[in-house]
Amino acid sequence: MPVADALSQLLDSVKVTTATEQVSIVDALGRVLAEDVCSGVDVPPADNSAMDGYCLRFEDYQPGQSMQVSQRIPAGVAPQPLEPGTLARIFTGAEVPVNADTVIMQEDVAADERGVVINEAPERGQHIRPRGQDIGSGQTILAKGSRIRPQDMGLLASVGVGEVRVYKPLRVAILSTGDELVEPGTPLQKGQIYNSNRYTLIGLLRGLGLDILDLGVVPDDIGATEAAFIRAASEADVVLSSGGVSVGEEDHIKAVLEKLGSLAFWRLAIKPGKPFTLGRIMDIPFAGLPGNPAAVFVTFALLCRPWLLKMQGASDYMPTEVLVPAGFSTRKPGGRQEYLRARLVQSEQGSKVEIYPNQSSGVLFSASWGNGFAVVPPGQRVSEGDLVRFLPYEMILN
Ligand SMILES: Nc1nc2c(c(=O)[nH]1)N[C@H]1C(S)=C(S)[C@@H](COP(=O)(O)OP(=O)(O)OC[C@H]3O[C@@H](n4cnc5c(N)ncnc54)[C@H](O)[C@@H]3O)O[C@H]1N2
Ligand code: MOO
Repeated sequence: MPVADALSQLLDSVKVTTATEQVSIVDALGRVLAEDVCSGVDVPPADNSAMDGYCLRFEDYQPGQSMQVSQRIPAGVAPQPLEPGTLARIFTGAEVPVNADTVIMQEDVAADERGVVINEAPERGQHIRPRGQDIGSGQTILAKGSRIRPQDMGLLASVGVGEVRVYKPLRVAILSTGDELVEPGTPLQKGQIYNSNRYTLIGLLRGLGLDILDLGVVPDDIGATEAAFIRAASEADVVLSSGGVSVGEEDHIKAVLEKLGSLAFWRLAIKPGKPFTLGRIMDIPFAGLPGNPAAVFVTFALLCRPWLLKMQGASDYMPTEVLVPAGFSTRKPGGRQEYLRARLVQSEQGSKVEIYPNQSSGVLFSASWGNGFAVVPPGQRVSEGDLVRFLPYEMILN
């Protein structure tokens, strides 16, 4: 199955979460809005000065004529209406008084014995930030489904909103299958390797702001897999596993899935990650990621991330690629869409994409070395200088 078809099937299968909660904007980073947020105020709430200087009514300006300063308006003070024919001393952010419509920078005036002389002819309305120029009252500032970013936290605060309604984070169960796995911090016995997928998945899920139910390592045993699946599906909203989805006798995921739920698809034209498996355990959505560490990283980023974000209520979950000249060539076209671990580098001649020399799906270092994926569609070859699709990690790690 082509990657695009798998992705549509994954996304079509999604039932968006409904549970919501009210959180302070301080805790809203990365959360998905469960309703539109409208502003109840104008920002700024009144015309204010963009400069430190003097304000006046434009008609009162006479070249070379000295004007009296009738009031002083610092930011935070409610001004009096401006006396006709006079200036008011005003500071950046201070409210422009009634009758004034123009601000002069203090650099453009000189003091004399009677007051202040304007040396530069002003334009009507200059250096005034009009009421509502940023946001108007009633305007939707953030739509339902937005994932809140730092600037959105500031934007919410700017209209006086201190709390927002967001979806409760999905609880995602993760399990690592494999008798060979041991945890970092313990010495390795013969035949063992360290469990890395567990930590890659924890990091990826945290990046998306999801809750994790970490069920640790499940031995390559059908009974143990079944028990772990039952617990995962009873306690979580989604279940992810790594390993055990290939064709060996020790790969039990598919059999248990078919017993406890259903298999939607298995085997995609993606490299790495061919045996990626989608299904349901007791009606809970399940994705079985292949055991190879680079395949976990790629299939999570490309398939699980949009799937989980859509489930979480987010409206923008598809990453954007860029086209960049290749600084590498590939030998023969493949039958699967390939996600080469790559990095975008800047040189005198412009930017280009390099790839890590060993693209084996067991080489996790390739993912840490780089800063994105170079995407090569099935049946295509890349020659140095060709434009290739590049997917920066920034697009997929949160
Ligand atoms: N005869 C065939 N063999 C394989 C095929 C195939 O089509 N025919 N596909 C290969 C591909 S492609 C992949 S990908 C792997 C996927 O296999 P599994 O998902 O069943 O994964 P495992 O066999 O359990 O493990 C694969 C590999 O990854 C290591 N691993 C597993 N879990 C972890 C972990 N948590 N941390 C670190 N490393 C892990 C494991 O030791 C194996 O080396 O199947 C190919 N075989
Ligand atoms: O497709 Mo597998 O994921 O080569 O390693």
